[in-house]
Amino acid sequence: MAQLSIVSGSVGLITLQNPPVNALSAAVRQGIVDTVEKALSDPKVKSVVIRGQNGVFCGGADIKEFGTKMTGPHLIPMIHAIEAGNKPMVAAIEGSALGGGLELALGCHYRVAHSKARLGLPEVTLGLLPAAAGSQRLPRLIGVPAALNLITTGRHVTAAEALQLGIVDQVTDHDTVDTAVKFALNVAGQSLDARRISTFPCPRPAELDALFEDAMQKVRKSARGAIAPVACVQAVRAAATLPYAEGLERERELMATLFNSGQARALQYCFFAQRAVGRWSTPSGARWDTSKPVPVPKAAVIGLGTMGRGIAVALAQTGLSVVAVETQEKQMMEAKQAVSGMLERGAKRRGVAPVSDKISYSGNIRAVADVDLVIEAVFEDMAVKEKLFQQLSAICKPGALLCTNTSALDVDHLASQTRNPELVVGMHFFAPAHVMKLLEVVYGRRSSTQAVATAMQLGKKMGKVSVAVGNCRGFVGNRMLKPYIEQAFYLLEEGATPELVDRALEEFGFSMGVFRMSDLSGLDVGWRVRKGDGLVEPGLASGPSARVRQGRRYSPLGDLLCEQGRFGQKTGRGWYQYEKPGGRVARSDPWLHSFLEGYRARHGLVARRIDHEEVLERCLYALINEGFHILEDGIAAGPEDIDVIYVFGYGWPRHRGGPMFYAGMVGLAKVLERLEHYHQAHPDVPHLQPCSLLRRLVASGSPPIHKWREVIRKLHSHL
Ligand SMILES: CCCCCCCC(=O)CC(=O)SCCNC(=O)CCNC(=O)[C@H](O)C(C)(C)COP(=O)(O)OP(=O)(O)OC[C@H]1O[C@@H](n2cnc3c(N)ncnc32)[C@H](O)[C@@H]1OP(=O)(O)O
Ligand SMILES: NC(=O)C1=CN([C@@H]2O[C@H](COP(=O)(O)OP(=O)(O)OC[C@H]3O[C@@H](n4cnc5c(N)ncnc54)[C@H](O)[C@@H]3O)[C@@H](O)[C@H]2O)C=CC1
Repeated sequence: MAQLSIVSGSVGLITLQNPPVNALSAAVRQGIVDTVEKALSDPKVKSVVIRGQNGVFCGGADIKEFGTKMTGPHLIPMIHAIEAGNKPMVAAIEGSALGGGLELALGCHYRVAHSKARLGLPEVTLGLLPAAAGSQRLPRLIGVPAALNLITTGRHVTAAEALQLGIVDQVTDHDTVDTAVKFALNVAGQSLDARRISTFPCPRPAELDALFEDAMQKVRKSARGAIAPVACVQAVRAAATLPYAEGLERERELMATLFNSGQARALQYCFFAQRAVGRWSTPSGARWDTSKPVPVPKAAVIGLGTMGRGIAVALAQTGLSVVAVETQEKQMMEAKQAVSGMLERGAKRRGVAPVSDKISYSGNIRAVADVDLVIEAVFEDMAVKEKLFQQLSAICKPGALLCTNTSALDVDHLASQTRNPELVVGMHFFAPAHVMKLLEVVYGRRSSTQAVATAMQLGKKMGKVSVAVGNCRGFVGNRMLKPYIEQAFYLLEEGATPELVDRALEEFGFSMGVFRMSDLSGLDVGWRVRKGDGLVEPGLASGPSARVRQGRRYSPLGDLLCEQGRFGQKTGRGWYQYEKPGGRVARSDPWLHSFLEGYRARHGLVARRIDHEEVLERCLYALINEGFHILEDGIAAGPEDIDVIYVFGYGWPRHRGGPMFYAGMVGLAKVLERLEHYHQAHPDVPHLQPCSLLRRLVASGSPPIHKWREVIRKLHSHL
């Protein structure tokens, strides 16, 4: 899996061969060991170039091997043999040099990169650290602060930045291998004493302790409980304070802890899950590899409120011509200003010119007549949307796709308002739509293969992680959110405070607890939905019936807050208080605490002590249980789809893999047992009744997550 040829008379050209990214599998490592040995012992070879096949240098260690019994040569001695060799070794970097790939290049004496190449040590994003001496060589090459930044964030740098940092010696716009071969010819025979990075002293910045303390504080704050960033800081500290060999030993120890951790497994699962959702299929037989999307050069967005503005920006930044329609004059004015601000800031961040000319505004729906695809983001009101779909069906050109950004409404019903229901799909973005990476593409009963494929392709072009899901109330993400929020309300009734619940969830790793999140998105949103569902009954002051609706336990707490005008951040009061309407810093609100006490007293509820464990079990297991129902109903194709939705759309901590992966880590039998326990204690809460798929999985011996689909398939074939 690595080949040696001789070019230009005296240059040994080693080519890594493991498509698509030349990952360092056991066979590739063996190939490198063999070809390096051959090149070093061949008198004809005076210098060596290492490159990767098909325009990619190397995507790093083969992540698929991590879960298996690893065989073959180890990376560290392999890279040391390259560095210690007495012939100049030049890495010719095209495409990517990531992780072990960059560590291999750092073992070479010189690095030549193509201008479009990307380099980085992304191990931290997989729950690891650069343990093939990357954490020890990089600080020696580029200094401690720059190495800390790269290693703790895992960010990829461009060739230009790599040159500026001193990671590469030359950048070319021409053929990288030709350039590297010329480079190798030039340096043949020169002394390599000053080129072996492991022999460099590590530059010791002044205020070393303060620098590392600061770095540690920063990563602890942003890591939300992830252990790899902390280990990365410790490894770089070893580089700065210990001789190379001892630093390497420290790197090995830290890696050993990380390598077998649940977090590393979770993060590596996320890496593959993110790619797996791209290979979507629907029950109607549509598939990612057989369905042909149609091109979408021009799109329209209807309704320029919170969501429409972000969607218009995201489409324009993707290069589409956008027609933006809004009927309220005041909203239109505000939207134009907000959109141009977003475009300017985005352009500044990306170092390109703003694309304001891509968007044309109109107050008239007829302006969408010639677009290829429409995304409506008008009020979440079925009557308003029904009317709009009837209009669109009459106005749009034949074949135009009609998409809805509804958070929960029935896509099939909207499709039934049109002449061509096969052209209707859901494109459910997340706020703010130009930033959030998730897109749920909702296929209806009659959505055509082409319509689903086109929405998925457009999402990908927009840089979104697109997940195809079936049509049901709330689709995947919001459907699972309901029991989660419901449990949080019940916990307040039983004695918890918003602070306690949020602290438990934030310590678990969520970026925001459920109450802070509700305050941010607005309590009135859920209130309106509950009103629409006939659940809100103002005036029911006390007694057990006040907390029962439609035969189930119901908590009117959220409704009571809304009746007081407490809509969250926007009104300066919600589950917390804010310094002013629109303020962002949540502070405990004594009013809320006495309101809760009064509420409990009125309803005869006795507050009890609730600990973090109960908060996590009640909120998370109820959410996970709904995830099993979603799998059972065939709304999500597999657990990976659900996990990707939660990691990218709902702030689920990536190092815990997503809710379904987490259930597997906790143990399905334990999740089942706890749900049974809580359901017994709260028989009037149907969401706590364990799903039959969960029971089935436990009965089948709790198979690993990649085997769940087999159990689900069997279940569906029996139906
Ligand atoms: C005690 C033990 C000691 C062990 C010491 C190990 C020390 C180490 O140093 C550890 C490491 O290297 S960890 C690996 C670090 N590398 C990375 O994180 C890069 C991951 N890959 C990428 O970012 C993109 O694929 C990339 C930018 C490269 C390409 O992006 P594209 O968008 O072009 O393509 P993708 O769709 O992402 O990928 C194409 C197919 O390749 C698979 N793949 C990518 N990188 C892989 C990798 N490193 N290992 C295994 N498979 C990998 C990817 O899954 C996809 O496969 P399919 O979905 O089946 O097509
Ligand atoms: N706000 C959020 O976080 C999310 C909302 N959604 C969904 O996106 C949709 C829009 O939500 P928001 O942007 O929050 O609402 P919003 O209330 O901020 O904006 C709706 C806009 O649509 C305009 N509008 C109403 N009827 C119209 C019509 N017939 N033609 C043109 N414009 C019309 C209104 O004037 C308003 O500017 C809803 O379906 C909502 O459920 C989806 C994901 C997240």
